[in-house]
Amino acid sequence: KTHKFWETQPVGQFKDIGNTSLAEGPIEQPTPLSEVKQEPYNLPNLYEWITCDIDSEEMCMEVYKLLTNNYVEDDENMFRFNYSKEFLRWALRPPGYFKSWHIGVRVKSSKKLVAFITGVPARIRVRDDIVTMAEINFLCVHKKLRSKRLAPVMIKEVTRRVHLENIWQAAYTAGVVLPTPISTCQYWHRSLNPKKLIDVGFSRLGARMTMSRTIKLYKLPDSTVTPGFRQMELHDVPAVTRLLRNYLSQFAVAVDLDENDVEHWLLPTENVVDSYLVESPETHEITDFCSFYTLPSTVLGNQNYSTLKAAYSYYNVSTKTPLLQLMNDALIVAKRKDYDVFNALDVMQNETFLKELKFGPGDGKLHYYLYNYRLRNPLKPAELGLVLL
Ligand SMILES: CCCCCCCCCCCCCC(=O)CSCCNC(=O)CCNC(=O)[C@H](O)C(C)(C)COP(=O)(O)OP(=O)(O)OC[C@H]1O[C@@H](n2cnc3c(N)ncnc32)[C@H](O)[C@@H]1OP(=O)(O)O
Ligand SMILES: CCOC(=O)c1cnc2ccc(OC)cc2c1SCCC#N
Repeated sequence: KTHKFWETQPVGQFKDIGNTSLAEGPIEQPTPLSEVKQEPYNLPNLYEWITCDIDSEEMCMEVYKLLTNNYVEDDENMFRFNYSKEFLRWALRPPGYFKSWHIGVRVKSSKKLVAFITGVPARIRVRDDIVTMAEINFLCVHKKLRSKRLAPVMIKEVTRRVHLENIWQAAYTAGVVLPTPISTCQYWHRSLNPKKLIDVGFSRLGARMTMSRTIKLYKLPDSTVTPGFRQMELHDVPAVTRLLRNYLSQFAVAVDLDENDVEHWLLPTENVVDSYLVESPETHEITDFCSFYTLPSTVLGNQNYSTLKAAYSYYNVSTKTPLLQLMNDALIVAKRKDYDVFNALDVMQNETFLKELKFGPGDGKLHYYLYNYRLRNPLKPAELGLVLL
């Protein structure tokens, strides 16, 4: 497969795989800001750039509708991600964010939003190197404008705007294989509402299994089992930050979170992110942490259901409570909050609990990428301490 666009980009190239003479680290050096292209890239004549003010209810609604109808679907077109407006505001406005990195393309005549791409700043540690990067996400071209090479222009434009802020690296994930993944992870799914997952066609009744036997197999207790298990609150931010920074230091690539980041990304936000911790009843020390984010999906082509309520494992730390027990409490909470499925990647230490907690492997892969940063060898998923939304 040729990659006419990606072969022009400072990313690991397939032809370089195994070439251990190439140093790890930035591929290209920063250019002086005066040499960064000052004006936006050219779009085809009918279209114009728009910087999307996600604070504006109207603009946020337009972005929400574009993504709801044109964003990622699974290979069998069973589901399409349905990020909520409050989720988009959370995902796109972390500490230090740039409105200029929320980039839309609209039709000049109708003003219709037809494409979108975003970046948010994040400090990411790669081995011993802490690098401020752009996390790129929500790349979307309207279904009617596909295969017109619009994506490369969107990517060059977000790159240009990131360069203008003197940032030269990026991180992104995709279900498609591009030059060149730094790691390839697997999704795992824990059924919470097996009847619904069978009805929408995601799961099938096991051989020699009745529906009632299947419901019983996935049944969970009504209440959590860990003493001191409670929702995270604002005053927990310093302790959770310490816990997370220490835990994430073991991974080759990981997000570098300070207290401001923790407050934004991990303080519970209704219908967006849930986080729980274990406060020792004796010492009041915060010993463990677990979190998941809420990303519903539209169910495509099913008479009985239109939406799937999915929880996605986010960052989890166990220092006293066994991770297995901590995550089982997360499942119990998710079930109680009426989620249909709890999803997790095999990153960090997740593979230590997946099978035992009755997660099943998905058929989708998630490839992790760095832009303008070479790793000599791909990482195992267990070496990754980074979850992108
Ligand atoms: C220093 C800062 C740097 C910042 C930037 C860093 C890099 C950030 C990179 C972005 C990270 C995004 C992360 C993210 O958002 C999470 S991955 C989700 C991406 N979005 C979707 O899948 C939504 C549904 N699909 C679409 O909207 C379109 O199919 C898209 C827009 C995906 C492609 O539109 P299209 O109409 O189908 O295709 P053309 O316009 O004709 O263009 C074809 C070219 O695009 C390459 N392509 C296809 N899918 C890609 C993908 N997911 N990443 C990167 N490249 C992708 C493809 O390989 C080909 O290049 P090649 O010929 O070289 O192979
Ligand atoms: C029931 C298990 O599958 C999903 O939860 C799900 C939901 N919506 C999607 C929308 C687009 C999509 O495109 C890859 C996949 C899904 C998936 S499976 C991969 C995500 C996870 N875990």
